[in-house]
Amino acid sequence: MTSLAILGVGKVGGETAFLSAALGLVDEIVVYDVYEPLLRAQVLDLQHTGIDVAISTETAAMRDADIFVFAAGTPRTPDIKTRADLLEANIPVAKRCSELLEGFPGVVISVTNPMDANNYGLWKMMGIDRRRCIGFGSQLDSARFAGFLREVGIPGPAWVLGEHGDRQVPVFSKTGSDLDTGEREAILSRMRGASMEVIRGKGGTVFGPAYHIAMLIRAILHDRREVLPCSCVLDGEFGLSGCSLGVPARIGREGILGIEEWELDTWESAKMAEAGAFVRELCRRFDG
Ligand SMILES: NC(=O)c1ccc[n+]([C@@H]2O[C@H](COP(=O)([O-])OP(=O)(O)OC[C@H]3O[C@@H](n4cnc5c(N)ncnc54)[C@H](O)[C@@H]3O)[C@@H](O)[C@H]2O)c1
Ligand SMILES: O=C(O)C[C@H](O)C(=O)O
Repeated sequence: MTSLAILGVGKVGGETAFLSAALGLVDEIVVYDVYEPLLRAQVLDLQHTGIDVAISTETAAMRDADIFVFAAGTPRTPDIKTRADLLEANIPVAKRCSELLEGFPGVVISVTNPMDANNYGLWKMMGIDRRRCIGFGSQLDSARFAGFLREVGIPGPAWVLGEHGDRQVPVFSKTGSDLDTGEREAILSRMRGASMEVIRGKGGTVFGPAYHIAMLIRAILHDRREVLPCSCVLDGEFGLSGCSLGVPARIGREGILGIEEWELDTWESAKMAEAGAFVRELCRRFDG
C-alpha cells in the first residue's frame, strides 16, 4: 500500500491530491490544512469523485506516508514581486511542518515558496539525509522554457536549473541552438514573468505545478530512476554548498539517487553561481 501526505490543501496541494488519486498513483492520501472548512471541502470533493482511494485527515498518519508534500503557506499575489519575498511569512509554516514530520522515514517534496530555501530549511530542521529532500519547481520552469523555445522554432531539450525564482538558469547549451546573449536574456526575462501572468489571471498557478508534482511522485513511487531537474541540498556539486538549488537529479524510490554535474557554458555557469549565492543567503535564516 502506498500513501501520500499533503500539508496544505489549497490550490496546489488540493489539485495534487486530486491528480494523484485520478492517476491511481497511491492507495491512500493523508491531507491536512489549518483552514478547517477548506480541508473538509477538499476531502468531500475528493470523495465525491468515487475514486477508490482512502482519504485521511489524521496528522499522525502523515509520518507513515511514503511521500510527504509540503504545500502549505502563503502564495504570491500580484503585489508580491518575488518568491523570495515570501520567506519570512513561510518560515513559521516550514517549522511547524518539520515538527509534524519528526521521525518521518519517507521522501519529502517541498513546494512552498521560496521553495529552494524551504527545502534546505526542512532538511536542516529535520536532520535527515539530503537525498530524501526534493525541492519541486525546476520541472515547471523547464516546461515553461520548452514553450518559449518552441515559439522560436527550437525543439529542445529544455532544462532549467538554478533557483526556482528570478535566478533560474535555462540551459541553452543543451538545446543545440546558437542564440546570442541578448536573445537568451530576452527569453529568460519572459520566463521570469511566466507564472505572474497566471497568478494575475486566476489567482495562482495550479495545473502546471500539480501535473509535474504528480510526475515527480510517479518517478519516486515507480522507482523510475529518471533524471529530472529538482532542487537538491548541495554539498560541492556545481561548486556550491550551503543551499538547495535546481540541478539534474536521478529520482527513484529512495529519493535523490544521484546528481549529474553537467558541463555548463560560461553564461550558464555565471548564472548558476549567482543563483547559488542568492539562495545561500536566504538559507542562512535556517542556519542560526
Ligand atoms: N514550487 C512551485 O513550483 C510552486 C508552484 C505553485 C505554488 N507554489 C507555492 O506553494 C504554496 C501554496 O500555494 P497555493 O497556491 O496552493 O496557496 P493556497 O493559499 O491556495 O494554499 C495554501 C494553503 O496552506 C494552508 N496553510 C497555511 N499554513 C498552514 C499550516 N501551518 N498547516 C497547514 N496548512 C496551512 C492554507 O490554509 C491554505 O489552504 C505557496 O507558497 C506558493 O507560492 C510553489
Ligand atoms: O510564481 C509563483 O509564485 C508560483 C510558483 O512558484 C510558480 O512558478 O508557478
